[in-house]
Amino acid sequence: MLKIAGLNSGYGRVGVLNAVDLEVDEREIVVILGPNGAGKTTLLNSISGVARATAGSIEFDGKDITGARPEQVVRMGLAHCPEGRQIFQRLTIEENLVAAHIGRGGRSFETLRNEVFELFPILKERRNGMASRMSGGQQQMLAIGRALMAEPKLLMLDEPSLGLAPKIIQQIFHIILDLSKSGISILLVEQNVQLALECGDYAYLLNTGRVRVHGPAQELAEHSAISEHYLGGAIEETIHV
Ligand SMILES: Nc1ncnc2c1ncn2[C@@H]1O[C@H](COP(=O)(O)OP(=O)(O)OP(=O)(O)O)[C@@H](O)[C@H]1O
Repeated sequence: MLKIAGLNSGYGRVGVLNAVDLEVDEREIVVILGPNGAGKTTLLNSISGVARATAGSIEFDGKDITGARPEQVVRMGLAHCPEGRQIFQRLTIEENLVAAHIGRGGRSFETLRNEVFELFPILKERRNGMASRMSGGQQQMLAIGRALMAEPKLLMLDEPSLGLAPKIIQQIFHIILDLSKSGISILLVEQNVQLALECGDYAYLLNTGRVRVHGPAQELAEHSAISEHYLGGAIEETIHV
C-alpha cells in the first residue's frame, strides 16, 4: 500500500529525515514511535506532501507520489489527520465535515457523514454546535471524521491520544482497530508506546531522523532494549527485531 525507500526530507534547507525506509501493507496498522523531535511528524508531512522529499521515493497504491502536492495525495486516497487536530474551530461539526468532503470515491456527503456519525454518535448529537466548544476528545473524533470523509485507503494519524483522558483514548483506539478491520490501512504516530504496540501490527522507532529499530509490534513490545533506546540513548545501528 505504501512503500518509502531512502527518504531524505525536511523544511527548506533544514534536513530532518535521513535514509528512511518504511512499508505499510493493506489492512495493516503500522506504528511510528520516537522521542520528541525524532522526525515522526515530518515523516507524515513528507508522505502527504507538506514537507519536501530531497532524496528517495514514496510509492502509494502502486503510484509514485514523491513530490506530489497535498491535494493530489488526498485525492489518491491517503488522508492525514494532523497533530493538533487542525479542525475549523469557527465552523460547526457538520460544516467541518462538509468542508472535508472531496467526492473522491463518488459516495454522497450524506452517506459518508452518516458513517462518521455511526462511529462517533456524539458528533451527531452535537452536529450543529461550534467545533470550538467541543472537548479535546470530541475534537479528535471530528478530526478523524474529517479524514474519513476523503474515503481513504490509508489513514495517517498523528498522536491521536495527545492530551486526552484514558477512557477517551481507549475509545479512539477501538475506533482505529475497527477502521483497520474495515479495510483501511493505518499509519499511526503515537507517544503512548504501550497502547500503540498493543494495537499495531508492525512498528518503527525513529530517532534523530533515522529508523533505529523496526519489527513486528508484539516483538518490539517484548524487546527489553526498546525502552532503554526509546528513552534517549542514540542507536547507531539499525536493529531489525
Ligand atoms: N516547519 C519546520 N521548519 C523547520 N524545522 C522544523 C519544522 N517542523 C519541525 N522541524 C524540526 O524538525 C525536527 C523533527 O520535528 P518533528 O516535528 O518531525 O518531530 P516529532 O518526532 O514529530 O516530534 P514531536 O513528538 O515533538 O512532535 C525537529 O528538530 C524540529 O525542530
